[in-house]
Amino acid sequence: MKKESVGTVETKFFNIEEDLLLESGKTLKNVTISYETYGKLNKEKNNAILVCHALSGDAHAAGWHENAKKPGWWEIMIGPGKSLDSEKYFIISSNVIGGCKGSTGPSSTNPVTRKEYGLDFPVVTIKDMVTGQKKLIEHFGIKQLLAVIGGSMGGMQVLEWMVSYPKMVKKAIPIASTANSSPQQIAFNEVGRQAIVTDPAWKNGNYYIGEKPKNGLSLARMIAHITYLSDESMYEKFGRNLQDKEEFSYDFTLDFQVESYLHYQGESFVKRFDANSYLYITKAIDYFDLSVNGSLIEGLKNVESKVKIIAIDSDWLYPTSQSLEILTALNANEVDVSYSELQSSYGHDAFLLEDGQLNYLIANFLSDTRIEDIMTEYTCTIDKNAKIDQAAKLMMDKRVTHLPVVTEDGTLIGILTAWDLSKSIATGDDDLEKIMTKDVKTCKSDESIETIARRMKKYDISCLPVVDDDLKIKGIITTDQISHLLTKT
Ligand SMILES: CC(=O)SCCNC(=O)CCNC(=O)[C@H](O)C(C)(C)COP(=O)(O)OP(=O)(O)OC[C@H]1O[C@@H](n2cnc3c(N)ncnc32)[C@H](O)[C@@H]1OP(=O)(O)O
Ligand SMILES: N[C@@H](CCO)C(=O)O
Repeated sequence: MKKESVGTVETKFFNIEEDLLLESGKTLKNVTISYETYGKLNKEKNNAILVCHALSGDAHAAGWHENAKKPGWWEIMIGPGKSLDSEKYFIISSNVIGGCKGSTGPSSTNPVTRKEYGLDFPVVTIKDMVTGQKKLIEHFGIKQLLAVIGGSMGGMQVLEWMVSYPKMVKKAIPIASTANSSPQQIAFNEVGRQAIVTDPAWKNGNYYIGEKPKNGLSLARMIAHITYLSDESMYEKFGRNLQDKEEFSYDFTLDFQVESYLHYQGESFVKRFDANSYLYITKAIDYFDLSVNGSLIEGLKNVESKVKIIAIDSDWLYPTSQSLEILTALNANEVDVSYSELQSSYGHDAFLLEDGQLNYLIANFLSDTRIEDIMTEYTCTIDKNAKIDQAAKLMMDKRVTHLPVVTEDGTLIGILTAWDLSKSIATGDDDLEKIMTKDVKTCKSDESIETIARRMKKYDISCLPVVDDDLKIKGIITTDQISHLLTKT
């Protein structure tokens, strides 16, 4: 299918009426959340997907703003024919509280002083960001999100959603993230914050009139940007090549391409980001820790979502080990979880670049149909004491070729097929319990189509009763239903 863009989009604004109680115990008044949506919310309101952005992201995840030179930061993932298909889903992307791209943050106007908050803005956490997002989701009247997805700090928001609002998240996709920031991650963020607060132009956060701490913010970005790349990708991009010169200048101007690149990234970052927001957002990242009494198993015990964890093999900022720790804890809680690793040389920022692998993984996870989605719920069964002619009549009336055989309390004990009926006529045997198949192959409603198709092929059967843990019939699935699904998609 052709992959397209959602086209021209505009950022909208949602004002939270009530005061927001923050994790710190402080409250935030007049909170605004900037957001964008792509696609249409269906009438059941069950096709909504929330996209959560990383450190320097914003609500503009896809499409084009008027006269923009670049599309939204996740244009590779969102749009018709892409995994976050705006023709199937209603995709919502918002700017986090504490940010500087339309949602309330330190550069917003403090309603009390009518000046920018600066450091009067209360420290916010990932949980506070998610609390604000929940108000936006409720504003749309959405009771359960089909999925919540995000990379890096966005992945932290996904995990926070899973823990804080387990019934509101059907599927969760944390990418290149962690359940708690490591000392190394905190260390890098502190160096970045020190670059800002030691910039004389920072003026304790009161710089909104006059010169801004652009040198400090640029340096913070340069340091952080190195962690978003990999040694391999930097060799590929720059090697030891010089920038616009044939030999070393033997001074402290820029010699190497990599130096020039980092300065460029720092300078372009300053044009789009606020230094105080950088302090608040990196602080929220550092504070993030879902473990309870040091146990992540305990911290993730209420998760009800179906989870796809994605990590990046070359990511040394959020190494695969942190994703595997989440996988282990979710498995220990018997959560329906799977794990995939992007093979990429890009490093951490691969979640912004590896469109082929990401679209494949996410499209399959979102469209992954379960038995409960296609099984026939009403199933006619036959009592084990019934006569053969009753079974034959029921099959004719209901136009079925398989009859689960049950006891008085509805427990499955066998299955009677049209073939069994032919055998009973040939042998003259009319005892149902004798001619039925006793070793019944069954399945559960939350199993995947692929698993069931393999089971049916293995045993060469065309129908499986769907049962619960007590062998009570929940429905029935046939090869016809599966082949119809495959031809339909
Ligand atoms: C998910 C989130 O919330 S993140 C949200 C948004 N965040 C960002 O966009 C992060 C900032 N951007 C980036 O990290 C990167 O641009 C990515 C990951 C988005 C894209 O990576 P790439 O396509 O590989 O771009 P790359 O990192 O190489 O940067 C290319 C830029 O560097 C410039 N550049 C490359 N080499 C040099 C050099 N030697 N000297 C100066 N500039 C250079 C290019 O001209 C290009 O400029 P442009 O961005 O104005 O077009
Ligand atoms: N480079 C991205 C990801 C950081 O985790 C950003 O700036 O937000």
